[in-house]
Amino acid sequence: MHFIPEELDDYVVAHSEDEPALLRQLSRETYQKILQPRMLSGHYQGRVLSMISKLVNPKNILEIGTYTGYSALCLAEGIQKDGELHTIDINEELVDFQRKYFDASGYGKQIFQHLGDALEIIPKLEKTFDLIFIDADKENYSNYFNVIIDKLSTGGIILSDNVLWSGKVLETTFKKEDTSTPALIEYNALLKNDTRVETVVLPIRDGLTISRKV
Ligand SMILES: C[S@@+](CC[C@H](N)C(=O)[O-])C[C@H]1O[C@@H](n2cnc3c(N)ncnc32)[C@H](O)[C@@H]1O
Repeated sequence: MHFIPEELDDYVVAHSEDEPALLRQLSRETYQKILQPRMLSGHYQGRVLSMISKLVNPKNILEIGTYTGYSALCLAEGIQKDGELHTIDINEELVDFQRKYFDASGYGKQIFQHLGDALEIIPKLEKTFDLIFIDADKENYSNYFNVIIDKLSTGGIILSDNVLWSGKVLETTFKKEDTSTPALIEYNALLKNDTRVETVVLPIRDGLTISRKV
């Protein structure tokens, strides 16, 4: 879904940073070989993630939902030299694909892959994070917030993807099988009302929220 006219959207992309060659290759291989390639962050959102990470200059980064590793590599661009990026995904078929690109990127030694359910893995990570990207199953966004908030440093940032869900967050009735839309509506309200964070929703791609821990 385009939140601004497609022509203007193209202009925005054309006047933003180019996509690095390795990420272009990763994206191409994802579209050729992996199911649901539209899940990948992509050129423009990737440059936004990279820019935010460079502004934050985090020591430790946590990502929930690695997929093929595109957003992890964008976030890694801002990490401190001795920092670590921990990224979690439940799909074991993606692990080798991710590692190939992590190692090719120069950030390989700083990136730690975790395989399994994020809600089980996060409590075992004994770290404080300065930047957290939530981009996994929408039904658990509120649960992810509740398990990560005490692991986020003061002044640290949570980025949450797909918070506008193609505009469906405006709906008031849902199909029985649609569990994502009500979960995202609940999550957006949680971020707005929780006094531990200040939050701004950006209408980028499918909606990207920035929340800063006060
Ligand atoms: C939208 S994709 C992530 C895209 C990636 N962040 C990017 O921008 O390239 C969501 C990922 O979350 C993973 N996922 C879904 N449920 C999960 C869970 N409970 N724990 C960990 N990962 C999960 C899926 O396997 C999928 O790879």
